[in-house]
Amino acid sequence: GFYGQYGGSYIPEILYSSQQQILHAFEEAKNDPAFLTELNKQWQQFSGRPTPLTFCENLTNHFGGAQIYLKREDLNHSGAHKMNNVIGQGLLVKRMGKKRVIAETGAGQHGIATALVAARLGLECTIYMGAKDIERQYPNVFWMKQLGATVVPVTTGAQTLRDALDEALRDWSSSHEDSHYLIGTSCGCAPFPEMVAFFQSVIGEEVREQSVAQFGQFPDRLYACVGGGSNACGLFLPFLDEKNVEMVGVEAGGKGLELGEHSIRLSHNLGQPGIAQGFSTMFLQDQAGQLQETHSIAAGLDYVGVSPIIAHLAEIGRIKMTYAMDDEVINACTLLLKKEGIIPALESSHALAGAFKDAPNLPKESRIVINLSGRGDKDIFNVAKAVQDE
Ligand SMILES: Cc1ncc(COP(=O)(O)O)c(/C=N/[C@H](C(=O)O)[C@@H](O)C(C)C)c1O
Repeated sequence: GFYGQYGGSYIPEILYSSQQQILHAFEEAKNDPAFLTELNKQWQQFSGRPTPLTFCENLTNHFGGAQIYLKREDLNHSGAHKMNNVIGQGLLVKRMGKKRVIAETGAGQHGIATALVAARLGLECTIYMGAKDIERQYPNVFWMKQLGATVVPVTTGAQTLRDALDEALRDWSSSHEDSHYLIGTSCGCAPFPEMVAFFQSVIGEEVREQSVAQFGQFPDRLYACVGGGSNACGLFLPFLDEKNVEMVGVEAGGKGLELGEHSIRLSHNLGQPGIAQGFSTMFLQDQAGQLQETHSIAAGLDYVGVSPIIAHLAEIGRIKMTYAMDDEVINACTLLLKKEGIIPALESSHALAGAFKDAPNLPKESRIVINLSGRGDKDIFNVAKAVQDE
């Protein structure tokens, strides 16, 4: 489970047997036609796949450059790409005969997706969420509780995603016999990064077919925001061998480049290699190697680590990493609203901001696909505050 120097399994001895169980269950399932049939059936009938590839004519004319397409992961059930991974891992939990799932969440999208699937599959569900995130993403929290999930507020540290992830891991250490830790992004010890990327890859597989069907060839460039890295893995990995398809990952530039003001792990050499939370990757850390606080207007990007798969692909230059500042994100969000009648999540608005910077300078005959990882309903209060502040 290594991607260049990143990845691996740095976990306490007590979790080793559960990790091996997941590893073997995943290896068997991904080669079992019956599992894949059930997975595709749930993706279609429960989540509503395939999601559309939407051409944005007004935005294309507005920028006067590349033709702009959106991959509509906002149209999944629960309103984000998180559902792709949760359905996959949920079916794996049934296959392993476990009865309970644990999850961490920041933006609440992974949390609500987990609660929805737990209800549908008859699994007990505990969600760990930073108290600060519970406040700023309360719409999702309300439904998690209505769905029967136990939402545990995390009040340690900065009370955001990293602290929730630590608490979820603590729970799993003592409940791993009957509980599965349903991680929400392509981070953590092996096989989580590969497994989450595998389930999310349905995004890029669909774009391969849709781009040829809609404009006769693969896109010239792909954009995705990068929090933990799962929606980026999902869009990018099916195109990895297509050398003419460029890939741009957009991180959260927050309020500025001082430590604590942003969540930029890979651009600008702001992150350093480190080992934490079960894996090795690029983390934001101080000189002593302590993990640092992060900031983003988008809770889903407010995370100190990043997928080892993305860290490796960025290091070898296959993915170009950039970042978008909070104010650029709000502008991109409101431009999509006004020009195309689509409400993007603040996380996805980072990918929009990154693409909108490039679009005017790209040839008119080029085509870009932006991963619209989620819808903006959860962000009502944050957007309202931001536009008032302008
Ligand atoms: C709509 C939306 N878009 C992008 C992301 C970033 O997660 P990745 O795709 O794994 O980089 C997120 C991340 N959301 C997670 C959550 O809902 O809990 C996040 O906070 C953590 C699981 C990392 C998201 O909700």
